[in-house]
Amino acid sequence: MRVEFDTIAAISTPMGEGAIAIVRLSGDESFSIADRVFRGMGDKQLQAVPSHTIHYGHIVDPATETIVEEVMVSVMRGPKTFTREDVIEINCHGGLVTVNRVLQLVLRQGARLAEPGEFTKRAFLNGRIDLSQAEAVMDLIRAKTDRAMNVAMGQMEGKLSKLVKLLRQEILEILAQVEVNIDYPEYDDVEEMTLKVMMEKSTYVRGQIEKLLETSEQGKILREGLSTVIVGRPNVGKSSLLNSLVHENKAIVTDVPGTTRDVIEEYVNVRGVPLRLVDTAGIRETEDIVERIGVERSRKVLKDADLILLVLNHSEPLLEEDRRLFETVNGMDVIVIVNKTDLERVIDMKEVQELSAQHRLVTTSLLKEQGVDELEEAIASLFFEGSLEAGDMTYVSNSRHIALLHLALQAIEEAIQGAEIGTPVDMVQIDLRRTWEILGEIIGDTVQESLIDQLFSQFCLGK
Ligand SMILES: Nc1nc2c(c(=O)[nH]1)N(C=O)[C@@H](CNc1ccc(C(=O)N[C@@H](CCC(=O)O)C(=O)O)cc1)CN2
Ligand SMILES: Nc1nc2c(ncn2[C@@H]2O[C@H](COP(=O)(O)OP(=O)(O)OP(=O)(O)O)[C@@H](O)[C@H]2O)c(=O)[nH]1
Ligand SMILES: [Mg+2]
Repeated sequence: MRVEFDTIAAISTPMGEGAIAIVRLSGDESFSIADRVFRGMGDKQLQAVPSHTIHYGHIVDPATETIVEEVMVSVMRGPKTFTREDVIEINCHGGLVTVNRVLQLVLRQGARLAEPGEFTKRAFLNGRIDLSQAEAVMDLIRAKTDRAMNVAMGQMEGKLSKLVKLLRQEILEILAQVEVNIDYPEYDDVEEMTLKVMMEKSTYVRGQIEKLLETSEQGKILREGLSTVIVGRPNVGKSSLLNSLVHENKAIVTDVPGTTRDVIEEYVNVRGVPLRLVDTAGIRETEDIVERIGVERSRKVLKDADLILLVLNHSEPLLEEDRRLFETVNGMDVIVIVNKTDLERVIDMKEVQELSAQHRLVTTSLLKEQGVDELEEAIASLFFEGSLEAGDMTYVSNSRHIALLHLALQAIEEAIQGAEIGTPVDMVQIDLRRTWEILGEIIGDTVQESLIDQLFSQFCLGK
């Protein structure tokens, strides 16, 4: 089924970037609107060309017939399109001014400016994708690394939806069994049978939801990047470390202590783990911060981090500053890096090992590019224990999905507890139905319209 909508238009490519910019139209009037502003070879009418073809020509202002832009126009007839509606894509030469003029022209011919996410919303409302797939489109745009992208892609292809549908099916089967029980209350073994089915299937559903939730921590990390802060005294090699992990020279490295003055932030992909890597100048000067800003502030910056890379200098003794850093990061996920192993050892490795009892410890010579592999390995294993390599799992990375899964878990647990203590099955049925409804919200089956509007408005314009 396809819902009737007006025709929308938007610039679907980044503003002011790129060599080609696309003005996209979707809706029943797309073709006729396009025909009013498009002048192709001969008298070519876009309404008459075969679907899924592209055509060279010009966009003109129909009032004056002046040429605005030289274009290629893709013509895609619904329902075999992204939105399931008739879609026109006008490929322009980029450049803000002309693209905007093309957009203004189609708006003047009757198209309405699309809201953020409205194309994808239509794909959803017209039944081409479900809600979690639509959200995955949004994640995909934001995906920072290949692996985050794979997770988003997996979701887009409906991995999560498939699993959620399966779980809902299981619940429906329990509910059906309950109905049998209600219809034939006089048979004792039906009651017994119902309880058995109920316990078995509910326990299975609970297990699956728990498993999904276990992946959510990784999912979030994949989406947002692991907030990673590099700390260490001046000149130990913090910026060198950032550069090694990024595999290019982003931060300035010199032998002058205090080189890094601004916070440098980089997204890097370490064996599939996306890091939002922060090379700070502020945290470095622990003593100064204690004096100037106070311990609290420096603690806060560190506390927000998911991972700390604490760098020490192999060729210098451990100083009070180093020890204080260990105290500050106590209880966090820390990898201790003893750098400059190419220089003669001065540092007391025994004390380092004692201080690092709770942490992973690697030695590097960033100058000689030694130890970086071990470090990357340590980062990856710390967060995935190699499990992401399995590849086939469904990761939940969307906070709305996570919240709903928590609610579903609660509901199914109540059902199981009820069954365990001998609550009448028609009472347990209520919790089961609730679980079914909550799971339905994930794929947009039982979701309210206001929520849908809010979700799609988070998209960028033109998507
Ligand atoms: N130029 C352009 N590139 C784009 C998009 C777009 O809208 N325009 N997309 C937008 O995000 C993405 C592609 N997503 C799409 C997904 C489905 C269909 C589509 O037509 N689906 C039909 C099957 C088509 C066929 O069988 O040939 C369908 O599901 O019925 C099109 C684009 C990324 N690249
Ligand atoms: N010998 C040796 N020198 C290194 C090594 N790693 C970094 N260096 C040098 O140490 C100096 C300081 O490196 P940076 O990466 O700028 O250190 P930093 O911790 O960012 O310094 P600040 O930003 O000043 O706090 C530079 O001259 C680097 O080339 C190493 O493994 N061995
Ligand atoms: Mg630096």
